[in-house]
Amino acid sequence: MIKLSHIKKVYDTPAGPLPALKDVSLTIADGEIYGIIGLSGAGKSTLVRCINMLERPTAGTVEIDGQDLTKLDDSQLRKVRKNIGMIFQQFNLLSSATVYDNVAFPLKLAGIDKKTISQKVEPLLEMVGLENKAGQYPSQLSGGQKQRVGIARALASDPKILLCDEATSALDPQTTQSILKLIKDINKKLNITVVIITHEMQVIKDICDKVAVIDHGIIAEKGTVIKVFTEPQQEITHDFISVLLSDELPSAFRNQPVSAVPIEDGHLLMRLTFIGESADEPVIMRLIKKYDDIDVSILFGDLDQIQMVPYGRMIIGITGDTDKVKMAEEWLKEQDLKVEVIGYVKRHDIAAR
Ligand SMILES: Nc1ncnc2c1ncn2[C@@H]1O[C@H](COP(=O)(O)OP(=O)(O)OP(=O)(O)O)[C@@H](O)[C@H]1O
Repeated sequence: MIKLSHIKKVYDTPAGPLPALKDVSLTIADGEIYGIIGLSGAGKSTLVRCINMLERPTAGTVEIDGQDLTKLDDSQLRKVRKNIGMIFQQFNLLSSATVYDNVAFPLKLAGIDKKTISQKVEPLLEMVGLENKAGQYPSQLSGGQKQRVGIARALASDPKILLCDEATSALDPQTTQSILKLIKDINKKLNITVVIITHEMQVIKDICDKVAVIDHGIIAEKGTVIKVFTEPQQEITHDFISVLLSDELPSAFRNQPVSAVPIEDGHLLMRLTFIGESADEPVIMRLIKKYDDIDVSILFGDLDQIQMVPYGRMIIGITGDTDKVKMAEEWLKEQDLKVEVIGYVKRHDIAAR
């Protein structure tokens, strides 16, 4: 388990002290894939570098399996760091060394003999799908292949923890997917705890179990990905999520005044979110059957999955007798789904008359 308690990190800069982390506490369980998301400058890199003590926190403790790393001297830290692999956005490979030698590098440094090194490196290259590239140099590889070398090198010392510092930020979306899949496979196969820092919610959504949102050096929000995704509490979390979710009103209603009370020819617009089992429930069908004198239009619909949990979103518009529309709204709120009332809005074409 990784336990960060009340971490502070203040950098000394020519302009004066710069507090990059202000009282950050985080617990990451063994085998978890934990995402840390934040804007540029929020403190993500500083935080992840505090986990392996590449940055020493100004205050607070960093415990790994109960051992407080802030109490260790440099030689003790070197030993502990063997349990923590790290991969980087820019891969950090040795350009003059082959793929094989890059992966073997930490083992050579540790004084391990050639035969043992080859027994270790060959299966690792196979695991990352580079068994045919052992003799090539980094300049001959694609970005995704370079990151595969980085991953194999990070795994060479059998770490229990893998830290990923914007590991996919330099890659195209398709390559990102394949690297994330590799990281997930490694997490499952080797039961390695993975900490991923990113500024992309898609990365969090694709592979993380839990997420912490970091903002100006503090944890703004944290929890399971499904919970944070479906019930974001902070504006910044909303912003990250909205990049992925089309949250705009359908064009027929966009930029129209929204009324909290019924208006003539107004549609009651609602955002519905279905999570888990309820995503398969024909709630709209039941609504239409129950209130057959209202009109329900589905203006937007999307079905997705987060961590294998079905997750559906819909925007509907209801028109009809004011009381009946109100009753339908109340009925929907009693169902097993999240209902967000947008308000009463006229379609453009009706409003223009
Ligand atoms: N070595 C350093 N010396 C001085 N200030 C630093 C140092 N490293 C980071 N900072 C400052 O600390 C703050 C947090 O930086 P950090 O790199 O941790 O953020 P980040 O969220 O990883 O951002 P990015 O995504 O841009 O890398 C920033 O204001 C940054 O300028």
